[in-house]
Amino acid sequence: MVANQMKILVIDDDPALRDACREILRRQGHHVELAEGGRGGLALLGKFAFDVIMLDLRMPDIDGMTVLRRIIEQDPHAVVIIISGHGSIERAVEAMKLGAFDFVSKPFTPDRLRGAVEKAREKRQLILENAYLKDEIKRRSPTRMIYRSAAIEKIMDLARRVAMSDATVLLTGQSGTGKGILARIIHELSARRSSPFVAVDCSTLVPTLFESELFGHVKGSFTGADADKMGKFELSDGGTLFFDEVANISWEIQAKLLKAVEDRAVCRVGSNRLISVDTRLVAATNQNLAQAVQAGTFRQDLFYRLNVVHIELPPLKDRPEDVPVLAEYFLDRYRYRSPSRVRGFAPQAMEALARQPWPGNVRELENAVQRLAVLAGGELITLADIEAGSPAAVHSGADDGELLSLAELEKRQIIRAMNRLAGHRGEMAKALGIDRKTLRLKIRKYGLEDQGPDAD
Ligand SMILES: Nc1ncnc2c1ncn2[C@@H]1O[C@H](COP(=O)(O)OP(=O)(O)OP(=O)(O)O)[C@@H](O)[C@H]1O
Repeated sequence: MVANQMKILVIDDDPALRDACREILRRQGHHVELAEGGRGGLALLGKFAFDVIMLDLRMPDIDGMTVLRRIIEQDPHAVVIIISGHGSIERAVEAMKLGAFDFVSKPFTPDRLRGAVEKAREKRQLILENAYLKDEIKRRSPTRMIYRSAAIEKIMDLARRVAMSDATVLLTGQSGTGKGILARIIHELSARRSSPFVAVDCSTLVPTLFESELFGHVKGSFTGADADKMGKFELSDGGTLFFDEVANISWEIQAKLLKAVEDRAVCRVGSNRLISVDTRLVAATNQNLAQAVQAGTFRQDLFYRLNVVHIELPPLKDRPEDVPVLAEYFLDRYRYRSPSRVRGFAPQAMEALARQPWPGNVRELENAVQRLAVLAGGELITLADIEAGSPAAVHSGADDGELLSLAELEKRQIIRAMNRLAGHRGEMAKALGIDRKTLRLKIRKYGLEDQGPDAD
C-alpha cells in the first residue's frame, strides 16, 4: 500500500454500481479494478494483490459466498467488504462470520462507501504493519551481511575478531554502505548477544532531549518529565549501544558522553546518583571525524575513545561483484509483497545494475529493487524495466552532452529523488524545492504513482 492509496477490486455484476464505486474511490486517490462476476474477480485475484476487495454476494455466475470462501482460503488476511442487497442482512452477517471485514447495504451513499473503505484502510495498515514487524524480526535474527567481495570478507573477519573483545568500534563509510547492519552483526557475534542492542540516531534527536534520551531523567527534572525514565545507556546494560551519525552530537553532550564512557556510569538528568552501566560502544559516521576534530566541531578526546578499532565500509561502486547477490537477496525479500510475478533478473539487466554508480549505495540498490519488483511486467526484470524505472534511466539514459526535454529531465529527477529518499514525499518535495501537492501532481503526470514504498 503506497501511503493512503490502496488497490481496490470491486466485484459486482451491476455496471452502474461498479462505475459509481470506481468514480468515488478513484477520487480518493485509490487504484480501482473492476470485475463483473466472481470468475473474473478470482482471475484478477490470482494475478494481482489487492488491499481491499468489495464483493457483491449475489451474482449470476458464482455465488458471492463461494467467492468469499476462496478469497479467504487463499489469503486469510484479505480485507473484504461485502456489498449486500436490500433485505439480505442475514447473508451479510454470515459473510462476516466467514471472515469478511465489513458490509455496506445497497443502496449506499458515497459517504457510507468512503467510511467503509477508510475503516478497511486502517485494518489493512495494521495487517501490513504486523507483517512488516514479523518480517523485521525474521530479518533481524540473525542479521545477514550479503556480499561476495573480498573487501567485505575482510571486514567480516575483522568484525568477528573485534566482536569477542569489548573494544569500541568506529564504523565509517558513505551513507547506505551497511554501517548499521555491521554494528548489529558485531553485537550478535559478541558474548553480549543475549542482552539488548540499543541504537541512538544522533541526527534525529532534538538537542534538548538528547541528554535525557541517553542518560534518562528523574520525575520533575524538567517540564514534561512526569515519571522516572531510563536512558539508552541503562537500557543497553550488558549489551551494545550504537551511536549512528555520531558526528552530529553537540559539543556539550560530547563531553557528557565522554565522561559516561570513562566512568562506565551515568547520572540521570535531575539526579546525582551514579548508576554503573556495562555497555559496549559502536559508533558510525559518514563524515570524516578526524577532520571534524581539526575543524573544532568534534572533541579530540572523544574521538580517541571511539576510534579504538576503525572499520571503513567501501562504497558499493568499488565492489560491483556484490551487486548481483544483493539484488537477488532484495528481490527475494520484496517480491512476495508485490502483485507482480517477477522471479529474477535477465542477465543484461543484472549487468546494467552492476555498472551503476549507486551514490546511495546498498540502500539505493535496495530501493531500486523494491521498485522493480512492483513495476516489472514479466517473470524476469529486463533491461527495459530498469531503464524505465530505476536510477539506470537517470545515469545511463543519456551522456552528459545529450540534450533532454525539460519534462524528461523533471521526470528523471523525480525518479532519482524517489530512489534516494525511499519515496518519502515530504523529503522529496523539500529536496526538489516544490511543495507536496505539486510533487503529487507531477508524480501522477509522469505515471510514477506506484513507485514509492511508503510515500507520504
Ligand atoms: N551487505 C549487505 N547485505 C544486506 N543488506 C545490506 C547490506 N549492506 C546494507 N544493507 C541494507 O541496506 C540498507 C542500508 O544499510 P545501513 O543502514 O546499514 O547503512 P548505513 O551505512 O548505516 O547508512 P546511513 O549512514 O545512511 O545510516 C539497510 O536496509 C541494510 O539492511
